[in-house]
Order: sequence, then C-alpha cells, then structure tokens
Amino acid sequence: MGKKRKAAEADDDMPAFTSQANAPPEDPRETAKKEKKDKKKSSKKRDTEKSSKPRLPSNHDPETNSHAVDPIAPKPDFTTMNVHELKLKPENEKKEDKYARQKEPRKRKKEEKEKLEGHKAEVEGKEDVPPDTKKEEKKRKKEAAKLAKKEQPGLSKAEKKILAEERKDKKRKARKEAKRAEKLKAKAAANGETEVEEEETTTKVTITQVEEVREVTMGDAVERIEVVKDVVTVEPAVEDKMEVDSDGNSTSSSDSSDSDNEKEKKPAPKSAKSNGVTNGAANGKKSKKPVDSSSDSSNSSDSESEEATKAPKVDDSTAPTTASGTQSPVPVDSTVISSYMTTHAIKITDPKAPDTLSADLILNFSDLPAVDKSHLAPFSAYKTPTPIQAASWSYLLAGRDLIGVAETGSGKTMAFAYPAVQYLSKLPKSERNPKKTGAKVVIVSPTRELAMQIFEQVEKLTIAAGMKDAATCIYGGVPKDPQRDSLSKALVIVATPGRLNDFLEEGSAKISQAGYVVLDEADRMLDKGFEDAIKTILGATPATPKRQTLMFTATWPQSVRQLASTFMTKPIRIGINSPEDGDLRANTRITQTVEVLADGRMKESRLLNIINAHQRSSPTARNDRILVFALYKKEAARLEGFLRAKGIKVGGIHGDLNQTVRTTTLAEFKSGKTPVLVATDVAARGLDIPNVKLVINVTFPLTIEDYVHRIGRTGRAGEVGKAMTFFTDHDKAHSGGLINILKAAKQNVPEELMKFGTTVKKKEHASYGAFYRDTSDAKTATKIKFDE
Ligand SMILES: Nc1ncnc2c1ncn2[C@@H]1O[C@H](COP(=O)(O)OP(=O)(O)OP(=O)(O)O)[C@@H](O)[C@H]1O
Repeated sequence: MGKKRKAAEADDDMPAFTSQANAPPEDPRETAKKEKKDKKKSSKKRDTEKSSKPRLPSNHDPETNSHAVDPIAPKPDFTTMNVHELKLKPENEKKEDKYARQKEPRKRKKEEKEKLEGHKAEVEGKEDVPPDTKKEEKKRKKEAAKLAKKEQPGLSKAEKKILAEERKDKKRKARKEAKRAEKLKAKAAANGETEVEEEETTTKVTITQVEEVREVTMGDAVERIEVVKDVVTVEPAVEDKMEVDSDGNSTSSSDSSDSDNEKEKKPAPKSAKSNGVTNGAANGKKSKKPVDSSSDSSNSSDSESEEATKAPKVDDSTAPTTASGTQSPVPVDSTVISSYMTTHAIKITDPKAPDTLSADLILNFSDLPAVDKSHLAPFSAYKTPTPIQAASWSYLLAGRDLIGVAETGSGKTMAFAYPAVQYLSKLPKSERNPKKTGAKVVIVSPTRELAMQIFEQVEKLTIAAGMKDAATCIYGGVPKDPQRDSLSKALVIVATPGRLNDFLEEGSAKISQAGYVVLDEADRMLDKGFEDAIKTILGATPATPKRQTLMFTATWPQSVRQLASTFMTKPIRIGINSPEDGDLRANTRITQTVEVLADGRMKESRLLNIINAHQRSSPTARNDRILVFALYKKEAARLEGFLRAKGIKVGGIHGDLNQTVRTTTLAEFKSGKTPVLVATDVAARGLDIPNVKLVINVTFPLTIEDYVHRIGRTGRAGEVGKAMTFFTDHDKAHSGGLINILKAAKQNVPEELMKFGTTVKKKEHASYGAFYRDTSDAKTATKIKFDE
C-alpha cells in the first residue's frame, strides 16, 4: 500500500520502483569489472571466430581454382596479409618469398606491439618512445633513481664514503652533546651553579626540541629516529618539513606531490585538546603541514602553483593546526570548542581516530582556509558559521568522506558547497579544463527545485572564486539541448538523478574524473526508487578513495546506513543534535501542533479557518508564506481550487504540472505574489523559502522522515516557525513515530494521539531489512471507534 502511494506521487525524476527486493547490493566496481570481462571474452570469441575462417588474398576468385598460380599475377603482398593467409603456402613459391612469408607474422606482431605501446603511451600522457630507445631510457631512469636515492648525484665512491663518515660523525657528536647537556643540567641543578647558565640555556633549547621530537617519534619507524638526530645536528627547521600521516608514519613533504595518493596522505583530524584529550599528541603523533593551497603549491610543478601561492599564508609559528591539517589563523581555545560542542550537541565520530573526544571547529569565517579571501564573499551576509558548517569544513577541506546530519534549515548546502569550490580552486589548471577532464564536482538532489536552489548557492561561490559559468544545473522536465551544451563547459554538475543518468547514457556527461561527489538529502537518494540511479552515477565517478563522497541530510535512518557505507571510505560522521540510533529530531524552533480529526471530511474547512486566522492575526501576517502539504497530486489540485474559490491567493506545485508552471509558481510564492502554496512532497525536502511562517499538513506523509522535512520548510536559519498537522485514523501507523518526535522537541502530545498507540515500525529498506523498536513508554495500542 505504502509503495503504491509513493509511486503514485513519484517525482518525474524518480526512477520507477524495481522488484529487487532482498537482492544483495551490487558493488558498482564489481559490476563494471564483470562487464569489462564479458566484453573482453566476447571480443576474443569474435576474433577467434574471424581468424578460424582463413581469409584469402583479395584477388582470390572463388569461382575459379583459387590456388592456381597465375604467372603474370603480381607477387603477393605479405605485408597486407593476415597470419592465416600467410600460412597458406602458395605453390611454386620461391625461396626468398618463402622466407619473407615466414618472417612476416613476427614482423607484423612486432609492429602491432609497437603501435599498441605508442597508443598506450598516448592515453597515459607519456611520450611515445621507440622500443629500442626505451631500454636505454629505463636504464637511465634506474641509474638516476639510484643516484637520487643517495642524494649525491655525480659523486665518486670515495667522496660518498667521506660524506657518509661525516654524517655518522655528526650524529655521534650530537648524541654526545645531548648527553653532556643533560649531565650539565643535572650538575647545575644539584650544585646551584650559575656559570653554566648561558650554555645551559642554549642547550636547553636544543634539548627541548629533542624531547619534542622524541615524543613525536615514539614507535618503531627508523626514519623518525633520524629526524630527531637531524633536529639537533642540522637545523630545527627540518622538523617542520616532516609530515606524519594518520598512521603515524612520517613522510617528507616532497612526497606529497604524488597526486594519486594525495587523499590517502591527508591527515586524520587532530583535536584541539578539548577535554584534555588529543588524538595526535596522545599517540605521540605530530600534526601534518596544512593541506591548503600554499603547501600544495610548493610541491606542484604545474603553473597553477603560482596562483595557489597567492593565497594568504598563515603564520606557521602561531597558527593551530585544525582537524584537517589546515591551519586556522586564530588559536581556538579548547574550552571554547568543548562548550560549543556541548551547546550545539555536536557529535563527531571518526573511524580513523576513534579515541578523539573533540575536534577542531571553524567558528569564524575569518578562520576559514581559502585559496583567496575573496572566495569568502558569499558569507558576508552571515555572522558566523552554523554548527554543521563549523564542524564539517575542516574535514571536508582535508578530503575526508563525511556524513553530515543536521536539522532542516541549518546551512548544510554551504557546508558541502564551500569545500567543493575550494577543491576546484586548488586543482592544477590542467585539471580544470572541462572539455578534457569533464566535471570535477557532482552534486545530486532528489527534486528539480532543490537542484536549482543548490545551483544558485554554488554559483555564488564559483563566481566569488573567479570561476563564472563553472557550474550547471541538470534536471528533468525541460529541453535537453541547452543542458547538453552547458555540460561541455561545466566543472560542477548539480543534477537530479534521472536526467543525469540520461546524459551519462548518451555520453554527454563526463564524470569519470569527478573527485568530489555529494548526495544531498542522502537518505532519500539511497532509498528504493533512487538507489539504482545513484549506483549508476557513483559507478561512473572514480572509485573510492580517489573520490571524496559526502552525504548530507536532516534524517538518517538505520535502513540506509549500510548501503551508504558501501560508497564511502571511513567517513567522518557529524551529527548536530542527532542521536546515533537514528531516532529522528525535528527542528526545535518549530512549534508543532497535531489536530486529531474524527472525520477526514473536516480537513478542508479546518484548513480554511487556520489560513484565515493566521492572515488576520497581525497587519503583516497577510504577507507570511503558508505552505500546505497534500499527499496526492489530485488532492493538491483540489485543495488549490478550493482555497482559490474561497478568495485565497494560492498556487500549486506537484508532479502533474509542467516544469515551467512549477518554476513560475514557486517564484511567485517566494516573491509573495501568492502567499499560499499547496504542494505534494516534491516541495518537502530542501526548499529554502524565506518567510514561510506556517506549514500545514493536510494529509500525513508516507514516512515520518518526510514529516520532519515538510515541517522543516519553516523555522529556517535560526528563525521560528509553526507547523499544524491533521491526523486521522488512516495515519495511525505513524502515531508512535510522531509522538517520539513531539516528545524529543518538547512539544505537546495530544491525548487523542496517544490513543493510537506508540509502537514504531522503523523504516525498511528493501535490500537491507527492517529495524523495529518500541518507544520506551509504549502503551498497548487501543483500538478507537469513531462515531459514524
Ligand atoms: N552561516 C550562516 N548563517 C546564517 N544563515 C545561513 C548560514 N549558512 C546558510 N544560511 C542560510 O540558511 C538557510 C538554510 O540553509 P540550507 O538551505 O543550506 O539548509 P539545509 O540545512 O540544507 O536545510 P534542509 O535540511 O531543509 O535542506 C539558507 O537561507 C541559507 O542562506
């Protein structure tokens, strides 16, 4: 019943439900592999079939004796024959012809191999080197590598030996010096001597550094032990050149130019010592250098590095390292962080650093790492980052996969869009050519209107970053041609899944190098109906960990979590006032009222009364936006007609209307021309319409998650709002879920609603099963009889 109802109201962009119930999820990579294998097999088979039918020279005439030798016929051209033709030995063949014929297959094979190598080199962007020079090239490279390893190119053996001796000597001296300093220190402390103070002071500096590094080098990596010695004997700055990855292995900064492993090398978040516990220091680890533009540029050989170096640089000596390894110019007090996290109920779970009790947050826009501060212009209208922005930016800028769960209207769009544009800004210029590389960022949303809205926000950021026209918006219900044209110029694609899949199928959309992929309203996107489309889209992007995958939503039911994990690599989970067990939380600034109606036929008159009462409540209230939700398209159309007939200025949005009407109606609602809008669930998720003061649910949605999203169209960006919901006998399956939401948001629970029972049937995913749980104070469900 539920599925039928949902399919009836499915958005045009939503693929039809499939009957894959209980089928295990297919890994997109596995599928691609399988397909490749099958293709290979069949082409092999075709080749064998072809080659098993010996082709004869083109002058062969099947009507006459094909093997008879024509004395005046030209000699066969062996270079154009295939292997099987060559095996057919012509009669009266001359000796030299025979040799030529026998040699030919080998010669052709060699030529083909060379050709193939050349093509491969072309594809991989390498120079096409003839095979004989290749050997030499390889040898040369080997030697060069050997020399580079020893860091002494051009030195004779004897010179190298001397240098090695010198180095050993230096190290020995350093050890001696450290010991001596320790002795002196102990002696001075025991005797109270003052004459050694000067020496002791200088030595102390060295000792402090040694100790610091020793702490860093706890563990067994030899490389790190050498750094300790180098700090003493060479120069303290060497320490700064070292990077320690999330596993505590040190890497030299020059290693970070290996772009393939770039993501892997990005550091695990380092805590700001909130609660007295740090993940990095507790393990004797040292933070990595920032992954910002300046560090990138120092290693980049690309011309882009020049641009990147222009980015404002922070002072290394004072800037604390953020969770991402980026640096924030203002040191953030750990107690400030702790109290901020408590106040906003922020929970960060990092599978790479499970012991972390805190995280670095970006509490001010001025602390936000940017390739250039001008990129921050779109934030000028805001005072401070919202909690989801503050908590997720460091991780996202460091390249981590992330699941962000935060209430409706809490600024999740900018939370994922800003790092997306920074990701683009940091790419070398050669990788910012959409004609060659295709799109680098893909953002998928469940509805057309939401896709357009996200696009508007992204565009603000790309313009500020000097990348006008870098983004495009792809959605159904409108002509394809202009969208197809825009795809060839787009580095960012914001899309609904259906239309994007169409373009992928026809080859107009290229996302094979998209390293930053976002699923907005992620639980909806992973739900049955969109699941297959999403698998196709993600399958067309680079496999993890080369792809950074982000999922954002206000509701994160257990039913989609397992599927989500198959698309991500050790994602950070950030929940803002979001319980781990998947219990739902509605925005607490919304006053929720539930009206239990004995008869569904009362809905229309009640609706009219409520709208009239609100519009007359104050002189300005007539301008307030009121959003009315219906479940069915026909129902929405009927309610719209009813309200219009009663003199209310009203518009409507649902799947039966063409996209032009939908877009115009929404624009008129936003502008206030029609302050009342009747909509189906196409308007339930993500839409950010300022001034929506009241949401009325005439018919309860199909899922309790949709309820949270629907009412979330009000009370956005820190504002307050009101939601009114009609509840009838038909909706009793949702009573438990609704009661939980009301209680969690400290709202009044009407007695009549309690009578429907408090049992919660958790959302079920067709492939991953159901999750059931009873509410803690569940009463036995009472059957209610309504008067006829
Ligand atoms: N730092 C900020 N300070 C104030 N307002 C902000 C800030 N960031 C974003 N906003 C505004 O908050 C509003 C809601 O943002 P957004 O649409 O991204 O919310 P959301 O969390 O994605 O909501 P939903 O779950 O409904 O999709 C927008 O009008 C946006 O401009």
